[in-house]
Amino acid sequence: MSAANGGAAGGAANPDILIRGARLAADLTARGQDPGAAAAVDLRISNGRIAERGPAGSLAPRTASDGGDERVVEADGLIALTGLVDLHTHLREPGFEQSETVLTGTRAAAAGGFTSVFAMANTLPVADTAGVVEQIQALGDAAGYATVRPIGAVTEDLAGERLSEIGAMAQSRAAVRVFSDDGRCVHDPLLMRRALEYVTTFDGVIAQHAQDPRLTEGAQMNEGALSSELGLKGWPAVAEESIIARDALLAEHVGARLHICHLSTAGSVEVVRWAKARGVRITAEVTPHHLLLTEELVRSYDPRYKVNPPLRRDEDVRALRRAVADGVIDIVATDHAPHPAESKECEWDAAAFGMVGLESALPIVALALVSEGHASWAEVERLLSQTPAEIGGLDGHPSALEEGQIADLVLFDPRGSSVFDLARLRGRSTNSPYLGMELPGRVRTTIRHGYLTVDEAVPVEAARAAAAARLLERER
Ligand SMILES: NC(=O)N[C@@H](CC(=O)O)C(=O)O
Ligand SMILES: [Zn+2]
Ligand SMILES: [Zn+2]
Repeated sequence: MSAANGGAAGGAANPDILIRGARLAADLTARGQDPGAAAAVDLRISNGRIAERGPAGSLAPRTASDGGDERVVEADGLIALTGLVDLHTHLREPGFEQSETVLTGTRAAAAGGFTSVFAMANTLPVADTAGVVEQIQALGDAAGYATVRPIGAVTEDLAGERLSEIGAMAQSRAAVRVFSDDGRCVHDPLLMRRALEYVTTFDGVIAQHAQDPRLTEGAQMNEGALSSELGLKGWPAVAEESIIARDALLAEHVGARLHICHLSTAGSVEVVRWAKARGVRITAEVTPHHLLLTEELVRSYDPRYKVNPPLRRDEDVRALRRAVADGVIDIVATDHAPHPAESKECEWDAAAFGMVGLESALPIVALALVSEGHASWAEVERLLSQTPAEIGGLDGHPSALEEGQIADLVLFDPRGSSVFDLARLRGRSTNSPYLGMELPGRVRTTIRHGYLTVDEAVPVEAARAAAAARLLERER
């Protein structure tokens, strides 16, 4: 009996997993390439790590008579990516548990193929102290569906007046590395400068929600011909672009790392391109919805399409896709923003801003980027897993699906399409803009730290995820 299976016989360890015949995203480096072009591989997972990797058919399943307790996952036709990492998730707990909890939000994350999420700070109380960020992290550990890394608020209570206890959050057990007032812009340039200076001392990063508040007072949708036609107050592109330009210059001045949340305009792409050419330490994210949907949807006055920043013009969508393709945009992040029915099933003006996005992220990326030839699967792995992990300082994230690495991975089936329906949503809120749409592909299996969180496209029961996580913790 091997050491890896020693506990299995007694039923005390997580079973080993044998994945047979998957294609590695990392091997699919050409855009427009058929996934079948890569050689298929077998992966054996044991004790939270990838124990063996070999050509398809080379790893034999272990039977009970070998002392094995091994789960076989047939992955022919599936693409294996390192577990997805969302740098921008709203988990809503503490304070807004009617919208989402850490447990339901991470279950939605697992359903989408995510193994780690960074939880935004706009909770109640706000995640602006060591106590709150440690609480959020502990809730994530207890749920077991994903690694939860709290994001700390930049300013106390997101009020934009005084810096929060950034140092204490960085030194806490939650080891916060990303700070953001997301939902609000850090508008005061002096506070922004101080925050940027502060995080350089521990290689942290400020994630800015770039929205000039004065230019967007009362705004309801993108500013342009359509907002005039619909009689809704417009949200000009310059409100986003001017803040990005200012903060790029501030980051350059103090030598700090700056990350821009949810870029949404063609002009923002040009500002980031210019900043990168100057050598500014700037990274940028785009959401799946800004890569696919346009302001035309607002004609329906359906609040599912109300989001911050607003859906923009077709030209913007095309510029954002090109910016992903040419590397100006570094990552895709969901900005999963759950809201209860009463905040969404109402008139446009009264509705909350935000869309859920964890469960749909990979199908939308397949549609907007892969099938349009803007990204290879290897690039998708960088956009949704490797680069967000680097930006957020995520320890232990596998750099590749290789022997010895932590087994955080997702198996995605790129074949076929299906109607995205309510059953696909695994969080507490249903404010998805994709309900009823035919979307390509499907997440089949998600494995976190060597145990299944999603099996046959269905998240495992919460109690099972929690028990698997606890077992692994004990083994270590
Ligand atoms: N994106 C949204 O429309 N809403 C987010 C806030 C934010 O990301 O700015 C929320 O917290 O609901
Ligand atoms: Zn935001
Ligand atoms: Zn957000």
